[in-house]
Formats: sequence, structure tokens, C-alpha cells
Amino acid sequence: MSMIKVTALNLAFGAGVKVLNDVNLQIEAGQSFGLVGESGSGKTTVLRCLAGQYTHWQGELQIDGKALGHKLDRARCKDVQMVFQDPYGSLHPRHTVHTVLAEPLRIHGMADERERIESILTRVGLNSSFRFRYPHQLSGGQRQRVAIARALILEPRILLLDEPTSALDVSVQAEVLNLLAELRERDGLTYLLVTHDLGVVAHLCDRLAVMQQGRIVETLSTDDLCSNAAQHPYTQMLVDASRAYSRDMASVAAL
Ligand SMILES: Nc1ncnc2c1ncn2[C@@H]1O[C@H](COP(=O)(O)OP(=O)(O)OP(=O)(O)O)[C@@H](O)[C@H]1O
Repeated sequence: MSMIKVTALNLAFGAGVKVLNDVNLQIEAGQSFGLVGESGSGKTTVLRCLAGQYTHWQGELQIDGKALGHKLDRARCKDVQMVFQDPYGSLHPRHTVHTVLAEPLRIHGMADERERIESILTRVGLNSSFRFRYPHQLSGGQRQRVAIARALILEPRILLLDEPTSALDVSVQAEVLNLLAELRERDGLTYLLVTHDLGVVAHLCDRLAVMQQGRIVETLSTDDLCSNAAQHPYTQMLVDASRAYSRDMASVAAL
């Protein structure tokens, strides 16, 4: 049974602005699945439907065989958590790291607050001295580690990651990607990750789907992507664009 199953998902804003068109996805437990495609193709919208932020979708969403209702319930909050692109925007500027991490525990009535917070900080590579810092006292990478800790503190099975490293410096991106890979392996998490960066997919994902204008045009393994076995011309174009970009960056770096 798949951990995430999306069947014939459709969503429109207002009259006629169709953003998702019959989207189908199947993601197995413990898998890391990438969602790529041009800006505005609907990638984030798929995550928001699964996270319960949009409720006016049509189709069927299932987590571990259980159909999701349109309204968000407590069980889904515990099972499915989302990490956003901009860790500064997603952390309250006047809340300490402790307050940020304690809030979900209080909402869900979970005991052992201090132990859980210290343990999650260690797991994301920060020590307990970070508990009383504010977001502006953290680097971009540290802020994203706090955002990941906040997502993990309720011990979810699924992380929905929306461009989790694209707001970070290149050197810090690799650290955060390695952390995400480690956490998934250790805790058997399932990831659904939106990115525009095929390098991130190659680093972190087993499979991926390519979206264009609200539709999935191709689903393939990362191995096939990397060995140039993509079938759809749009996927091939993304691969070519990504290679040209890497070459340009290499020549800029060599200057
Ligand atoms: N609340 C909203 N009201 C109206 N249109 C919306 C709303 N949210 C998203 N859209 C539209 O839905 C489309 C898909 O947006 P979405 O954020 O899912 O794209 P994306 O593929 O994640 O793009 P990006 O890579 O730029 O984040 C866009 O055309 C966007 O303008």
C-alpha cells in the first residue's frame, strides 16, 4: 500500500482558473519523491492540498490507505508536516526557538516538552543552547534546521518539502540536503519534495514527477533522469536547461 496516493486531483481558483488537472501520484513508504516543473505549474498547490491548506479540491487523497477529508484534522497534522522555502518568513520573529518548538507540542497535548525539544534540536544538528535564540540570531541554514525541527517534533511519517534549500547559500544547501537524507534514513520518513533544481532531485529523490500547466507529463526514476532516459520532450528540455546552467555556472566559477 502506498504511503501517499493522489488520484485524479483537480483544483481551480475562481471560475475557470484551473490549476491542477487530473494529477495522479503514488509514493511508497520511505521513498523520497520529487515534483519538478516550471514556475506556476502547480507543484506547491499539490503539497497544499495534502497539507490541508486548500480544501476545495476534487479527486481522492490517501495517506497510508486512509482517505483524507477536505478539512484538516489532528491525525493529519501529526502524520503530515510541511517545510517551506523561506525559513525567515515561516518563523515568528518574536518567538524563541523554544517557543516555536513548544507550540505544536502544546496544541497536541504532548508531554516531556523540554526533553523533546532538546532531542529534536540535537537531531537537526543544533545543540540546546539554541533554545533561547530568536530567528534573527540564527544563520539561514540554522533557521531552516529549526523549521525542520518544528516539522519533525510531532513525529510525522511524511514531510512535504517546498523548495527547502533554494533560499540558502550553495554551501549551506548541501548541508541541509545531507541532513534531510540522514533524517529520512534514520526515521524511515517519506518525502514529497518540490524543487526547480534537478540537482536537488538527483541528491535526494528516488523518483520524480514532472509537471507542466497543472498536469503530470511524466513520472520516472532518478536513475532514468540522470542517464538521459526521460521520454517526454518537456522533461528532456528541463534536463538540457539544467546541464547548460551547470556549465555556465562552472565557467563563471572558473573566471
Ligand atoms: N490562492 C490562489 N488564488 C489564485 N491563484 C492561485 C492561488 N495560489 C496559486 N495560484 C495559481 O496557481 C498556479 C500554480 O501555483 P503553484 O504555487 O502551485 O505553482 P508552482 O509550480 O509551485 O510554482 P513556483 O515554482 O513558482 O512556486 C499559479 O498560476 C498561481 O498563480
